[in-house]
Amino acid sequence: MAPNRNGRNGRTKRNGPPGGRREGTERPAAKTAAPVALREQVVADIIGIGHGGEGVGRVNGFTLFIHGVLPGERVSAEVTGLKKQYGFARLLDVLEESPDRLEPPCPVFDECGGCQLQHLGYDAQLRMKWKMVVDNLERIGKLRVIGGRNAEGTGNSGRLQDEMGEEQAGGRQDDEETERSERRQDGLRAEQGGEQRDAEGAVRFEKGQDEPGTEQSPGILVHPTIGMDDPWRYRNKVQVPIGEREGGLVGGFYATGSHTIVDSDLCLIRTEAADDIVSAVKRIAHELAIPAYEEEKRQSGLRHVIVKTAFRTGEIMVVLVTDQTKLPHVEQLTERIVAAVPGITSLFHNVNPLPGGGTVMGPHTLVLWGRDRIYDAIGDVRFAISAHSFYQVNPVQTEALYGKALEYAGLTGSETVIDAYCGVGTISLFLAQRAKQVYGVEIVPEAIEDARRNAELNGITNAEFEAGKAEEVIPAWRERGIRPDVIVVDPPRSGCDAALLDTIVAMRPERVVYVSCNPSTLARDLRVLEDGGFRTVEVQPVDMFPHTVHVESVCLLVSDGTEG
Ligand SMILES: C[S@@+](CC[C@H](N)C(=O)[O-])C[C@H]1O[C@@H](n2cnc3c(N)ncnc32)[C@H](O)[C@@H]1O
Repeated sequence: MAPNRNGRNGRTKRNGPPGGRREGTERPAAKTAAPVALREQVVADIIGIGHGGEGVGRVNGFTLFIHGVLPGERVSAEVTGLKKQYGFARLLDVLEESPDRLEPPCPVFDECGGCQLQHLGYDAQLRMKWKMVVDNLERIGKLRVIGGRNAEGTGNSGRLQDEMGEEQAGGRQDDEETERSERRQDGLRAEQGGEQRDAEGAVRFEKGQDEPGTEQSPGILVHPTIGMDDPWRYRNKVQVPIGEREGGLVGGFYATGSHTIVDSDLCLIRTEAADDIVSAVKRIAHELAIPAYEEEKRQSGLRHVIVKTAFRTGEIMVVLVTDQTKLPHVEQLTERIVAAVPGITSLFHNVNPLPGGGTVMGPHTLVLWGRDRIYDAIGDVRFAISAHSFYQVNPVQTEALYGKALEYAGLTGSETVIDAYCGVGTISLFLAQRAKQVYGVEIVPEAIEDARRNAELNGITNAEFEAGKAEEVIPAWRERGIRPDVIVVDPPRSGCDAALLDTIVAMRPERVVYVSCNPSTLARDLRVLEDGGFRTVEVQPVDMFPHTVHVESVCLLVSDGTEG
């Protein structure tokens, strides 16, 4: 019997990958000098984890990417694809199991693309994320991490990277390119040596290294990843695609790398209320003969169910997304959903006529029942959340992240702060309580409207917001004579625009606080700022998305005191 993604024959069910995992995908053979052949069964030692959660295996020095395996394991696998310097294999059996391996609690973990790491113990996940951050700082940022490993052992990785990829780690990329580049770099991170923390998780200082901040060698302190006490049911927002199978409606995350819905009424990273709501909507829509949207069949209907829950106030918003303005049986549908969802505050209908799965929501939204927004709070700041508002998905960890950003900003009440990439003003408003003046810039005009409304809601008058590109608006502010003491950046995965980094260097604030959801672009940008006269002092990884491979970091840089 073929093992499942948990690596254990038959212990959890495998429904076969509809749209499937990469391990099962046949890949065309490339001209190769590989010491393995296509379809060969090999024994691989797993030395790391890639950004998609797949294991990085070694067979006679050759790298194979294998899903469902963990560092430290020895596995047998079948080679399914070969490139010049690396390949892909499908797990057959785990021969030597990692002590961190767990039975994933989710019944559809094996097929679902929502989580990648449920088979890895939570403490080990946090250590792995810490290591991802350290590896990137050292390898891409060429930064000296105290307690992290030095750059030896990366030579091999560098060679692999060159042969794997067109993009270099240091290159500037858009989000999609960043994803591709990360895929190619996976082997690199994983090849780097062992853990650098002691049993308590504290950063260990290696012989010959100095403690942080000493005159001889100020290195970067990378703190242990801040994890959750209870890393389940943490998402306050889910967008569940709806489909049709054998006459019934199905809903769940997509399978990895596909648009095949993995139907499930239980998802351990969303709230129990969201579980109940998605099940209720599927049932009620089916009873009313409302079909799911099926693009290939040109069938109109329900596309997505979105559930947003305000953890602090308990308010709940439900959005039904369809492709057409007319929602069949709208009155009965509304009545039944409102009756079935205890605590519901708002029910919306959103129309997204665009084909393809690129965007979930369309521009037009109608209130079917209740208020047009729900309210939540982060720290002392209240936020109004509309159907379209962006809002952080893990509110518990957001408090930890913003708390650290506030600490790194070192505000006393007299500072001018710029918040680049400010979204709906969450960080800006958090900081405004302790600063003289905050300026926020964000590319999405609707988010800026939300930011202004949120400032008003909280009676905050020392925060000003402008819609536009950070790399264009901030230089204009400079022209206007705005001199920030602190600049906070929280860019998308592709990192900061080069022109913005140049402006930061020229403006030379005392401190830069960099919030990042992508350690490789963080490391690239830190190198630019270091070369421009800033010193990276410390980095705090925060686990915003337990059981996935994502890691957020907040980082403090200080000016070295020279002119920009
Ligand atoms: C990671 S989010 C951060 C949002 C916000 N700081 C928060 O914590 O909620 C990145 C934000 O940058 C915005 N963005 C992307 N490119 C931008 C640019 N060139 N200039 C300004 N904002 C941009 C996105 O719309 C998004 O809101």
